[in-house]
Amino acid sequence: MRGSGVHRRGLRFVRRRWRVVVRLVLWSALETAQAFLLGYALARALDDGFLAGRTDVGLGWLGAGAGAVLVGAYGTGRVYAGVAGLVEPLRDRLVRGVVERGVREADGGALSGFTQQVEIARDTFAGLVLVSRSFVFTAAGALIGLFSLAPPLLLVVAPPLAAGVALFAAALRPLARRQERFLVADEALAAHLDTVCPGLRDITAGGAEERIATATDARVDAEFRAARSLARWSVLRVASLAIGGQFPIVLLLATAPWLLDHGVTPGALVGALAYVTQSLLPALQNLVHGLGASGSRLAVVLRRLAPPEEGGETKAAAPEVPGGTEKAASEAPGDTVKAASEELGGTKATGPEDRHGSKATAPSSATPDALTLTSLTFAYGPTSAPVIEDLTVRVAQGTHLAVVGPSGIGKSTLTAVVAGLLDPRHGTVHLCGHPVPGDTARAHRVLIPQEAYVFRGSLAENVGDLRPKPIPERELRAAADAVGLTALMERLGGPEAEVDPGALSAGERQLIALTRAYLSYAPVVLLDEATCHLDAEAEERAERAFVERPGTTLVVVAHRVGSARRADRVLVMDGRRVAYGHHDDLLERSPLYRELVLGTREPAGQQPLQPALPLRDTDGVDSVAGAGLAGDGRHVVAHGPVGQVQAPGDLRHRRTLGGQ
Ligand SMILES: Nc1ncnc2c1ncn2[C@@H]1O[C@H](COP(=O)(O)OP(=O)(O)OP(=O)(O)O)[C@@H](O)[C@H]1O
Repeated sequence: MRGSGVHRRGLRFVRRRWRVVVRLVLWSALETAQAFLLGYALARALDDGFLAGRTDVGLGWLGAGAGAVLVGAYGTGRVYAGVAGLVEPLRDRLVRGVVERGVREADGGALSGFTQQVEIARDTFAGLVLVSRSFVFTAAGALIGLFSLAPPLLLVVAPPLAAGVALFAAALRPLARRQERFLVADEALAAHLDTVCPGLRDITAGGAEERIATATDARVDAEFRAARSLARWSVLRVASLAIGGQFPIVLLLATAPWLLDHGVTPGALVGALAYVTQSLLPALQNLVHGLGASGSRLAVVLRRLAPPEEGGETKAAAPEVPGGTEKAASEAPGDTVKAASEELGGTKATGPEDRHGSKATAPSSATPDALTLTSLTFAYGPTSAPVIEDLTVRVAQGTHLAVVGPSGIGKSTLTAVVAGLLDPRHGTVHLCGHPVPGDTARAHRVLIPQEAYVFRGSLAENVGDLRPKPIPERELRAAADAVGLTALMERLGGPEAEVDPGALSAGERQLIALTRAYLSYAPVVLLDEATCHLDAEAEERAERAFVERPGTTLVVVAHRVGSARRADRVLVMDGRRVAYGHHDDLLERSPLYRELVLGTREPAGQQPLQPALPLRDTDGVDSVAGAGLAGDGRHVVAHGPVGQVQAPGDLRHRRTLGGQ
């Protein structure tokens, strides 16, 4: 449908310029004369001149052939001028359309991209006009020449030539479709890599490697399949060239005795070979390569540039991405930037501007929980042991939750699953009642990883990165005050100061990322050791800012004991077991938590602890965290106190690894 729209417009365009077309035809006729004389003069030079012992006549015919080349070259020069008369109006027309569209959509980036495509369209169109015109007129000259030399020559050359051209014509459409698919897949991959490559560090920091790798794989696969399919069909192009251009040479040589017996002179035979090798073969070669590659490129570009016609679309076909799920579709080229930016640390939610103005009301039964994990099991590979197994938990809105546990136990994994960056093997995750993964859930959370994402640009741009519009200065300064960014902001020269990420300390970068999260509209804030480079006081201030931020549920992968002590609830991850409750409550009933906080683990008789990262207390004294199996193999059932968050049994860990 879209293709026929472009064709219709193309025909209209050419019809309106019929005078230019007639001029082109007239100048191209000189090329026909040149093609005709090339073989004819050679044949006459041999038959009437050199073979008849009349060298002067032979030289005379050769001179005539050379003269024809000069005349033909002049004609070709005029043809180029004529082609400009056809191509430049096309370019002007496309540029007009593109500028109107750019102004209408106020999109400078799109405008420069489209202008570049206009230049491609113009060059490709010029090339197409030249090669297809050249083939028609050269073939006409050569065929007339063959007929005038001796009609049997036409019998030998014309059928394979016609068969080759017919094969090419039949393959043209499928070939163009495959070429187009390949181009689109190639561009999709390039656009994807263009977004992903500059953000590799942040992808790693955000724990999104697997997701990005899967998306990249899909695009590489799509391009590979498109290239393979194109290569298969390209064989037909080569075959048409062999049949139409090279086979006639073999036929002329093989049938030479028969031709000579049927009145064809040696000169005519040489002339026929000259027609085929010097005119027909090169013209066919140009046509096959020119139309095959440039034709489909032109079709793609014109389709993108053309304004919609009768509600028709103007976008090129989307590349095939394996496993065409909804998710894959949302990761199509146009979505790449958005998806990547969200994976790198947050969400551009589009909530009401005055979101911070309304204090959250106490949760009621009608208010969905901020976070609900139901029988959640996650493993990194299909055969790997689960990192999280059968975890069920509900966290009410407005809760400050600290997640603690030894290094490598799965805290970051849990936040990544909650953020929708990793897909669970079993079970479900809901954020504010919305299923994860999903666009709505994504709009409800912001995840700040340990390695803060800061880019070159103004401080205001950096902290406002998750907001759809620039942030009023008063609001920005208030956020900076709350999180503890003010001193850095003043030192840098205010909100409009340029930020050089390399010149900032890791802690300073974290302050910027934290302020960005604070200013986002996301009600659920996930801090995965996002304050680890701050001192205890700065960490406390930043956490307090989120706790006091209206309507916020804060989930902190705790780096220090103080962080857990301040939280409403603590989730202790301990491999096969989890514990959940208040700090004081857990000190009594969770040996691991006691060890994490106090450095002692009771009762005796447990298996040796595995080494783990220190969990520092607020006073800077390190206590060693460890993970081990309880000697009795019991699993912990959390008894969260009633209130905002939990009732007994809200958090359950029903099965244990290894069936204990
Ligand atoms: N991309 C991955 N592929 C395979 N295994 C992974 C991957 N990322 C993490 N793991 C493994 O999953 C387990 C949990 O890792 P995770 O990073 O979630 O732990 P953590 O508790 O956050 O650790 P830390 O406190 O050191 O950051 C570890 O055994 C880790 O080796």
